[in-house]
Amino acid sequence: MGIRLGDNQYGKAEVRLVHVQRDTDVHQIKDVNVTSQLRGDLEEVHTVGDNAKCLPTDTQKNTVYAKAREWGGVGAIEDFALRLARHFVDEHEYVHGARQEVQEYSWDRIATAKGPHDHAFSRRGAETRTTVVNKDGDREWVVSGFEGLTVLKSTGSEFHGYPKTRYTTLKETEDRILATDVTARWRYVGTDHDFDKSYASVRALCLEAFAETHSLALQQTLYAMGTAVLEAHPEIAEIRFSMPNNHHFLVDLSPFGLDNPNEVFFAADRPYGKIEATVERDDAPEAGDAWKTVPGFI
Ligand SMILES: O=c1[nH]c(=O)c2[nH]c(=O)[nH]c2[nH]1
Repeated sequence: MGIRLGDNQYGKAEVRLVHVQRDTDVHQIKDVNVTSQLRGDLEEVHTVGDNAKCLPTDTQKNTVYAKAREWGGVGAIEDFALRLARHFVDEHEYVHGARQEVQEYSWDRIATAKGPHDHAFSRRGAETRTTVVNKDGDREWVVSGFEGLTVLKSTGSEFHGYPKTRYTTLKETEDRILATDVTARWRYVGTDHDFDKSYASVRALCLEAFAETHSLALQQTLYAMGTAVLEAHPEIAEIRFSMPNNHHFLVDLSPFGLDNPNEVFFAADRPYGKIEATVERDDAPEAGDAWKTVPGFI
């Protein structure tokens, strides 16, 4: 019985790349997910483990990041995919074919009172508005909120001054990407409100505070968002947030002879920081059963 290798391809899946174009104060961001796969002289790597014609998947990943820098950005994802495919096939004689899949996540500039923000963005898509109403006898509570409001600042965020232990490796930074998916839930005082109006305003205030706060910690940004909401909304007693710190790591391009002036980032999906807090009025009426059964964070 003869056995042979059939069709095959290999590469690095889901290379998460965020490119920040920052040649002016008005930044442009491009957020993509690249899956690179190659075909070629791959008989021996499968049959005898000879890697002489196996361009490592790690190299394919590095190429994606390096090319984003060398080419001054990503551009149209079709052009990026075509250029990557041509690079892999044209520059390596043992690579005969390439499949480059690119998904792009779309971001809008956050609208502030002063107009579209220079470097703060919100992601189009997956947000949901929520409410949990509890009634016990005559008492009623309304807790409303939203989930999945994904926002990103390409500058205006620092993190330093934290304690260092022998396990600390994190570098202090005065310019990093700050990105999170905001889950917020707020407790209304009473039940007779224009809920649509409150929701729209709370959402806008959270976006504005995220954009306008020069952040020294995500915790500070969270608190600024809550403060803005409580100052403008006497009908809200407290607001609770759960916000992941969606880390974006600067890619070290120096092995390829390239600098990286805060332009090319690896967007990690896990682990992530998880920042949670309640911002409340000190004279708020007691919560009673408002939070009972509300799926939970602090
Ligand atoms: O805004 C931040 N808050 C933290 O508590 C923290 N911890 C960390 O490693 N990075 C950050 N960033």
